[in-house]
Amino acid sequence: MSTVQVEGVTVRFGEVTAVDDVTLTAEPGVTGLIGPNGAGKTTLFDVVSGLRRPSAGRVLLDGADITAKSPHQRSRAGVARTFQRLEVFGSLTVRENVVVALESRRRSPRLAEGLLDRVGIARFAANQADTVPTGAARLLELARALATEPRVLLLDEPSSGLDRAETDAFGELLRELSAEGRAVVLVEHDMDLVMGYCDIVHVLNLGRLLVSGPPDVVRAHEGVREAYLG
Ligand SMILES: Nc1ncnc2c1ncn2[C@@H]1O[C@H](COP(=O)(O)OP(=O)(O)OP(=O)(O)O)[C@@H](O)[C@H]1O
Repeated sequence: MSTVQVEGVTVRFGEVTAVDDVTLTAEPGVTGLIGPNGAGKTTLFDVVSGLRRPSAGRVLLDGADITAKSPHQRSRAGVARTFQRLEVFGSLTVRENVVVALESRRRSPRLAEGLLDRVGIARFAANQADTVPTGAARLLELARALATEPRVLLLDEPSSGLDRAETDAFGELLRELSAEGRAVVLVEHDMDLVMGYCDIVHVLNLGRLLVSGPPDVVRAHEGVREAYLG
């Protein structure tokens, strides 16, 4: 069972405060991180995955301070991430992409089929990765992340490119993955996915945490509507 805590994190880019004194926790389960464009969601993911040092504050994994750890060390500790912009190896097949991730952890290439099956893209296994539909490429990123046996999964807009039925299947998969004790954190614009499948939702606006709570509490929050409607 894994927990990520962000404590008093601030990130400044010159005059811009992208993340402003944010404290939140992602426990085993599905956690949504939402907010209008520019709210600071991706920057916060960068801080948790180690791509960006915060100007202030700390990140804890199961109570241990990992703020000074590199992205590589965090990945070894069980923090996996997918990106808004796809990062698969386009010239390799879908299966080979997963094999590379497995081999980076000295795991058997034979595990690739099971992972592709789990995320629902086994039929694309032999296809070159840059020829598959965007939705399948996103699921491939998830399979690659799962190949590293993560305890924490940070997913940046994973549902874009998926149709409604695929998005629902994806939501069910997120539930399964979290039921195995993982903290799954989702930056997502698809409100049906967020409200339908997250246990807890954190709303950021202009770098600040506006509200945290179960989907029905967040949906009813006056400030959330204002932030979204401008
Ligand atoms: N490398 C950077 N240099 C300067 N400003 C940045 C940088 N990265 C992000 N910002 C600024 O920080 C703020 C937060 O950006 P961020 O990308 O984290 O928001 P977001 O919530 O992920 O938005 P979106 O939903 O559009 O992806 C924005 O004002 C953005 O312009």
